[in-house]
Amino acid sequence: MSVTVRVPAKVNVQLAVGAARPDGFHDLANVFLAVGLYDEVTVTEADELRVTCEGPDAGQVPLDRTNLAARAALKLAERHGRSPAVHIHIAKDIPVAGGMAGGSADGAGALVACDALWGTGASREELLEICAELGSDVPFSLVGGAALGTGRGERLEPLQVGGTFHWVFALADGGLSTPAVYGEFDRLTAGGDVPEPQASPELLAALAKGDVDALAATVSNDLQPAALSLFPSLTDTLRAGREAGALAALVSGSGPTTAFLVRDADAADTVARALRASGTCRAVRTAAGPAAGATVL
Ligand SMILES: C[C@](O)(CO)[C@H](O)COP(=O)(O)OP(=O)(O)OC[C@H]1O[C@@H](n2ccc(N)nc2=O)[C@H](O)[C@@H]1O
Ligand SMILES: Nc1ncnc2c1ncn2[C@@H]1O[C@H](COP(=O)(O)OP(=O)(O)OP(=O)(O)O)[C@@H](O)[C@H]1O
Repeated sequence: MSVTVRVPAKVNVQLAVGAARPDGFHDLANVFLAVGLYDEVTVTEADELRVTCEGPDAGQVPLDRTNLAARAALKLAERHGRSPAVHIHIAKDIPVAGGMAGGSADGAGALVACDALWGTGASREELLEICAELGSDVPFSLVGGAALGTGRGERLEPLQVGGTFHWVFALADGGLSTPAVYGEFDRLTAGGDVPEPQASPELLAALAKGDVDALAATVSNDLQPAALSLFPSLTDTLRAGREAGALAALVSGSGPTTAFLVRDADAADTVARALRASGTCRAVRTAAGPAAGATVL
């Protein structure tokens, strides 16, 4: 028997970052939007725990027990006193190390899939608790839609979204390490006053109304200066997207994927074509959000 779970990527429409905490993490006001780019995680009974992966970025995905999907299976098995012997196959479409929570998606997907395969019957609360242990972005991969993440991003409050938002994503050549980008944020803000992170009321209203112009005027990412400092050529990609007519252009999460908010699906095609022609990125994808969270197929 097998179970397959589909899990979306995310874009951060607002990422407000506070000062580093004593534990090294940063308090956030993290407005997540799930978008329709998906990984599919399939789990099948097996003699031992193993992970395989297919897709254009598969070569960059660890297949040992450091894989977030394997860690999810191990945590669930341990809590329920059972063997973690399962074959986890990841069909990966979310860019790796791109700031779109691809590894987090696989962690949430494997958790939901193993819960279904093993008949564990874990409550939503327990699944969310395991997700938070796996990583700050993992709970959101489970719930999808749109949500405000506080704490280190793991405490979620669902948000209403009054329409569909269309996006273009430009994938960069190479990745950025999330800890390195937060470290660069610390370096760039050292000695200054880092305010408490707050969600923007105007941005939340724009999401609730489905107002793309208002959302474009309010999107923000406090990690963007750090990502650009470590990956300066992203400035050229952002400029190419803006010149092609994107309503807003920003680094997605910790980068180096860049995200472009556009008016509709036709505009997405136009901006995607211009970005491909610009020679400033490795590949270009379009997707709309909000998208559903981890879903058993
Ligand atoms: C950049 C974002 O993707 C925005 O959604 C997230 O904040 C990162 O979430 P993630 O990849 O799930 O991160 P985690 O696996 O929890 O943490 C990886 C590393 O990122 C840094 N980190 C992460 C989250 C946070 N609120 N503050 C941090 O400083 C820490 O150095 C941590 O060791
Ligand atoms: N299932 C997985 N898929 C991809 N990477 C994984 C996975 N499990 C662990 N990793 C490791 O995590 C690193 C970050 O990959 P990931 O694709 O999650 O980055 P990201 O999308 O930038 O994350 P985030 O947006 O949550 O900060 C990879 O370089 C890889 O070593």
